[in-house]
Amino acid sequence: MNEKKGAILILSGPSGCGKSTLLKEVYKDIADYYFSISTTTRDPRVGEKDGVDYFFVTKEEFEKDIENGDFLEYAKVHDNYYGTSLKPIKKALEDEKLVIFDIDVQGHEIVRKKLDSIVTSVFITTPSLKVLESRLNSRNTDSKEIIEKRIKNAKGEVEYFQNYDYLIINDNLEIAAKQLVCIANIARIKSKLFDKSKIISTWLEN
Ligand SMILES: Nc1ncnc2c1ncn2[C@@H]1O[C@H](COP(=O)(O)OP(=O)(O)OP(=O)(O)O)[C@@H](O)[C@H]1O
Ligand SMILES: Nc1nc2c(ncn2[C@@H]2O[C@H](COP(=O)(O)O)[C@@H](O)[C@H]2O)c(=O)[nH]1
Repeated sequence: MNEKKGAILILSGPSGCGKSTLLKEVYKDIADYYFSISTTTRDPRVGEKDGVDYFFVTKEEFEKDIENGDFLEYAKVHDNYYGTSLKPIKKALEDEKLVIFDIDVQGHEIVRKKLDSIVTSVFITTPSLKVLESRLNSRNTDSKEIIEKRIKNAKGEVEYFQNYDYLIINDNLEIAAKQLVCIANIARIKSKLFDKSKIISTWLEN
């Protein structure tokens, strides 16, 4: 993959910390991005759409994709497979997009190793484990057993925050969203992904 084009922004954090909520909040303030839609073997939640939230596949289909070398990265998370298909990411990077990933700590390590020079990463968490628990419960999308598993896994996942470039404590959504927009801008600047002539002409005109 050509490392010179495009930029990557990776968001990770325990289930229920608010990654999807934050992303929905900031899309309007981020230019020219491409959100990486992952493939997963987990069952869709109520309201989730195939090809929008995830590509939902069977375990057999996922394992075939692994064999074919279709993934940039993949991992087993909370007992299901999740992976990022290589092809759309390659295209988005060639188109000089800011490619946004919502992936777990294992995926972050793999992408970091493969594409370090264009990666900016942010770990997102809640102010406490209790808040995480309460968000997972009030989201009302998962069974008691699944929530328990995710809380158990969260305790291990938070240990990885030091491997990330930035940390956002998602307490007040508005403040956390502003922090994420700043980090997205930094990701662009780091990879020189901005339209220099447009920035200068806007500056001159205003
Ligand atoms: N700052 C916040 N204050 C209060 N509630 C929040 C905040 N951010 C997110 N939430 C709520 O917390 C719940 C979990 O958020 P969300 O689904 O975005 O988490 P996630 O990190 O994407 O989880 P997963 O990894 O399981 O997909 C949702 O019900 C959401 O509305
Ligand atoms: N390594 C990867 N992790 C991924 C990918 N897509 C999502 N995820 C992570 O999985 C968990 C659980 O997600 P959920 O939607 O079931 O709640 C979460 O931490 C995501 O960040 C991927 O392609 N690769």
